[in-house]
Amino acid sequence: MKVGIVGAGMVGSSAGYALALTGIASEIVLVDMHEALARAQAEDIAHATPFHSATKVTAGSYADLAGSSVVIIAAGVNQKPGEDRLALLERNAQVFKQVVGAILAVVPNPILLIASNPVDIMTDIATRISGLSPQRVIGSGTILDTARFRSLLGRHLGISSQSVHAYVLGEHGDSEVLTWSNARAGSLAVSDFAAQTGKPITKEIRAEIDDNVRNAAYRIIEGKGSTYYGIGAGLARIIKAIALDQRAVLSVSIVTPAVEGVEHVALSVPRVIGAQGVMTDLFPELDDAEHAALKRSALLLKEKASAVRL
Ligand SMILES: NC(=O)C1=CN([C@@H]2O[C@H](COP(=O)(O)OP(=O)(O)OC[C@H]3O[C@@H](n4cnc5c(N)ncnc54)[C@H](O)[C@@H]3O)[C@@H](O)[C@H]2O)C=CC1
Ligand SMILES: CC(=O)C(=O)O
Repeated sequence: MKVGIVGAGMVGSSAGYALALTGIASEIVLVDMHEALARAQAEDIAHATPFHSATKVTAGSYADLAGSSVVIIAAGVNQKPGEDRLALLERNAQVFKQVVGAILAVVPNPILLIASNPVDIMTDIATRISGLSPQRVIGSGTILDTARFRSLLGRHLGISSQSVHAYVLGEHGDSEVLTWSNARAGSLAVSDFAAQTGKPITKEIRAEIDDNVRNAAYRIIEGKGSTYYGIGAGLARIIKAIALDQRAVLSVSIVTPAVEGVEHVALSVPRVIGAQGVMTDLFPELDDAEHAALKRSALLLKEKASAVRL
């Protein structure tokens, strides 16, 4: 499978690096308005492949995206310390007006994988501009927040994060919803697992995990300017599900017919992902507080997305 990446900054290059190490893509092409940056990133990533894979990694122009099955869009501005994701909307909407059309001119029916923030609204915008079916315009959404949640729960419980099944829903952003009520460790509810293993999830632990998930990006940006390894691995994971037609359940964002009564809104719920993109949307059982929080998140995103004129 050939994969294009538009935006060869920290997120785009990290996705390229993570993907190149898996060996799943036969070819990766990096495109950026700063051509020298794209060339340098491609060369650097290519030097990692002899250790792990046969993926060909190059830089090019939009024309070189021809034949890509998936194109990641990680172009645009990122957050400065203290800035929230929604503050990027106007600037990145302008970027998408150029980039989405330029991709489609060469690759008429790609799966677009959106990373630029605010990712849910950028997914809505990319869906509207491209005219592609929503199942083929996938925002990374809360795949990263879900990974953060699982990582912290696994650490608290003393088990592998891969044995934790817990999802963050809604916005990839401040209104996101950690769904504690259906979180499981192995086949047990996390509260039962915690009680049996003597690692209770007290109110304080729960608040600490919530804060660490919700505010992870702010802390990392404060410390090193931007976040990229986590999302790079998350984007590679989504591409693996597509390339291998895995029908994997991942929390990603697409324009969804209705969520908590809010129509045509892009946000994350768990979804089945295979070769053609999103196959099925899943709506987990939630408690009343989670339903209400998801509705608030959906309303916020709908309002912000509706205000963007294209
Ligand atoms: N979805 C998620 O979970 C995450 C999303 N992000 C978002 O990803 C985006 C990229 O972040 P970084 O890579 O850290 O930023 P960066 O500044 O390192 O890279 C952005 C790249 O986009 C390029 N670019 C800008 N306008 C362009 C255009 N019109 N055409 C082609 N290339 C263009 C720039 O030249 C730059 O190389 C940001 O919006 C950031 O907020 C970051 C981390 C996680
Ligand atoms: C920057 C960002 O969206 C994140 O790390 O969650």
